[in-house]
Amino acid sequence: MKKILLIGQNGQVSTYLQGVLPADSLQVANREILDLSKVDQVQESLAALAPDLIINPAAYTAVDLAESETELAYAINRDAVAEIAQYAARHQVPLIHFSTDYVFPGDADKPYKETDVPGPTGVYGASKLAGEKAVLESGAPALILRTAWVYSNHGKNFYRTMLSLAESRDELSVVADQIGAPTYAGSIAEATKRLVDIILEQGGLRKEQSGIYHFTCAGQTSWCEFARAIFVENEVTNVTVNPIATADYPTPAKRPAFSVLDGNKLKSVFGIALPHWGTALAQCAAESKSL
Ligand SMILES: NC(=O)C1=CN([C@@H]2O[C@H](COP(=O)(O)OP(=O)(O)OC[C@H]3O[C@@H](n4cnc5c(N)ncnc54)[C@H](OP(=O)(O)O)[C@@H]3O)[C@@H](O)[C@H]2O)C=CC1
Ligand SMILES: Cc1cn([C@H]2C[C@H](O)[C@@H](COP(=O)(O)OP(=O)(O)O[C@H]3O[C@@H](C)C(=O)[C@@H](O)[C@H]3O)O2)c(=O)[nH]c1=O
Ligand SMILES: [Mg+2]
Repeated sequence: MKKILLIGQNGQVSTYLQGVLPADSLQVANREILDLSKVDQVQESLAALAPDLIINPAAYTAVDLAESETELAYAINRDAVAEIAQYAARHQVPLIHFSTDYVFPGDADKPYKETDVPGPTGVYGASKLAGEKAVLESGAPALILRTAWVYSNHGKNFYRTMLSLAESRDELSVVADQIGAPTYAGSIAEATKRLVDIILEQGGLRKEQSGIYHFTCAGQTSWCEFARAIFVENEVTNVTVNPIATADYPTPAKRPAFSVLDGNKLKSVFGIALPHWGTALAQCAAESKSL
């Protein structure tokens, strides 16, 4: 039986992965078992766990706070990732690592490909890009899955923020000039499970398969239109969503204006495509009714 190590217990992607991966081969490392802010202890913890496959959806994800907690963001998103990747390289253990659309500057007018040059607008994106670089430089057999705008019925995310604001407000203002692809954590988990199955069937990851993959739901929208769609799917009718410009919603971190990712590489190498964001949103809303 192959041991799959999943890093982080309560994160959105981790929660949904725990729902689809085989429980008998899964080891979930919470912060007590593996604290990524304690970078010098990562190797030792991994050696004790002795995994056959590592999945790392753990990260410092507070985009605005990262502008002031810069050191912690880099420790978790770059330095700890470098340690994990070096372990994976030394032991030739396949690594599935997650990254973000926020590695891109956002000045494109067509979906970004894996070969496009990144250029983050804030500390979070810069720290995640540094993590990607550490994985690539380690030489580990690794998939770096760049996802975006992740939401679900668990944890902290835009979907839940909108539904909770709707309980106390009849009007919301949401930016309409940032374009991306909302991605349901359940869709990420299903596609990741298929990659895990392929890796286990193959007995590892081939060198030519290693690298960066864009990994979001299909289609594109703005945060404003996404908010409206969330309310439609959840039959919330008491709220008006007003479109505003980014300049009218000041935040510590600058976000990319356009961060749609082209998913063709994932399709051509692995035959996998995530659903359209609207289809996935309906699944998420259906799930919340059954919770
Ligand atoms: N959320 C989003 O919108 C997006 C996320 N991504 C990327 O996708 C991946 C998954 O994101 P998501 O599931 O939303 O993340 P969440 O913010 O939901 O969860 C973060 C996870 O990281 C863990 N973590 C944070 N700090 C530490 C630490 N010091 N030691 C150990 N674990 C730690 C948390 O631990 P605990 O369980 O203890 O809370 C939690 O499991 C990340 O790599 C993220 O950068 C990419 C694009 C969009
Ligand atoms: C709550 C709220 C947000 N906004 C804006 C702020 C921001 O530009 C946009 C989204 O806000 P959030 O803070 O939820 O999103 P943000 O934290 O920027 O989400 C990002 O998280 C990281 C981890 C990623 O990797 C990215 O892909 C992306 O998902 O909506 C409004 O305009 N009105 C509102 O009422
Ligand atoms: Mg946020």
